[in-house]
Amino acid sequence: MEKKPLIQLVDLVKTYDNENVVNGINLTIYENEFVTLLGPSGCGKTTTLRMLGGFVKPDSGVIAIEGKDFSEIPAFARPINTVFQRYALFPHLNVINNVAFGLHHRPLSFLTEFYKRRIEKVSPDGSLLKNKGLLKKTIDDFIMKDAKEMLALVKLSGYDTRKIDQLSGGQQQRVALARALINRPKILLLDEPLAALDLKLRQNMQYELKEMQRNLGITFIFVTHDQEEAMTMSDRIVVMRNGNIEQLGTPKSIYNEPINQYVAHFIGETNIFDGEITGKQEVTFLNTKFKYIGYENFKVGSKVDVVIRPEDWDVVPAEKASIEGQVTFSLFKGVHNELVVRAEDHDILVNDYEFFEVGSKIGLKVDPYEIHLMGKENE
Ligand SMILES: Nc1ncnc2c1ncn2[C@@H]1O[C@H](COP(=O)(O)OP(=O)(O)OP(=O)(O)O)[C@@H](O)[C@H]1O
Repeated sequence: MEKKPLIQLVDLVKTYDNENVVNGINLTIYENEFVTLLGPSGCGKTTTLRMLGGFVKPDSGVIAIEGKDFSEIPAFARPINTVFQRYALFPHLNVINNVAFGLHHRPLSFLTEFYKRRIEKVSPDGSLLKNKGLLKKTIDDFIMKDAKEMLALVKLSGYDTRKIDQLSGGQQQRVALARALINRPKILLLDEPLAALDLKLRQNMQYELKEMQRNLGITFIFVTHDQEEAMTMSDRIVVMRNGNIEQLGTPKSIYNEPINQYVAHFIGETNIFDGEITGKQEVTFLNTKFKYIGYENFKVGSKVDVVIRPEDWDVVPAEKASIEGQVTFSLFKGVHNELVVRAEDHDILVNDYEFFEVGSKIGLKVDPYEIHLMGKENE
């Protein structure tokens, strides 16, 4: 199925105090995509999201949705809802009224259009439209029915009359989600919505959010500085740096083929060594020649950064090893063991299923496919 572009950001710029915090971003997001803006604090993720939501006005550039320019259109008139880190629920309202609040406060003309099809269904001859009192009551019933449905969707059925302060952080976050989803937005923006939750709950919510997004067919744009969160949920990740897009791709491509040290470090623990191309499909690092297989076209003599993920090292007997070293740190982590191996004056991070005592001498090997090279000029 061909992907349809939903959102286009074109040369988007935001300046604060003469500094471009968003520096001319170009980005296309497709229908039903889960896209994450990932980067350290201050890189411009939230500002980008706020411009998209209509809460911050760009200095220049275009925000188009389904091909229409929305740059000047106010937040409430965009087909977008936002879930913030601080959920901003109304403490004086119970759960169901929090969910229904947004729709309850829309004018009748808006709601008549919003529920057009359902009104036609209950009143095919249009008579309901002429009885304002009954129309209002019917729409109120629709809203409450939808609110209940949304609570079921976020697994809070039966919590209708609970007060907000009688809910856990995770439950409050679910109410915030339900409150956004009842508006049937095409696009849901989520600004670090899981940051306040503890690890276990956060991981559960990650799976649930992803599932919800898939089932509802809504485009989710998620902001986080947590790379693991980005990896778990996203169809594509936008790695940002100083107001620019540093790299854009699937979690797998960003993890396996980072374009430079910034991305490689940001996307999880890794080894980066200085290397030099010393032959056809041969790279030398750690004073050792390694075969590599890659599409990159580096000339012999080129200096490169060599990336090897800790899990891509194999611990092997000395006669099969490319390099030998001594374990200087060893941590049992349940599924695997984290080792630091000192070899050729470098510390090599290695993850292995087997446990080795500090002081053990071990051999290491790496599959030529697992060696990823980055040009130094990308820095
Ligand atoms: N209203 C504002 N006035 C002045 N500077 C601002 C304003 N909003 C954001 N900034 C600055 O713009 C830069 C980018 O901020 P932004 O919130 O987009 O970053 P971020 O990547 O989302 O970071 P975080 O994860 O900390 O929210 C920061 O240096 C911030 O201080």
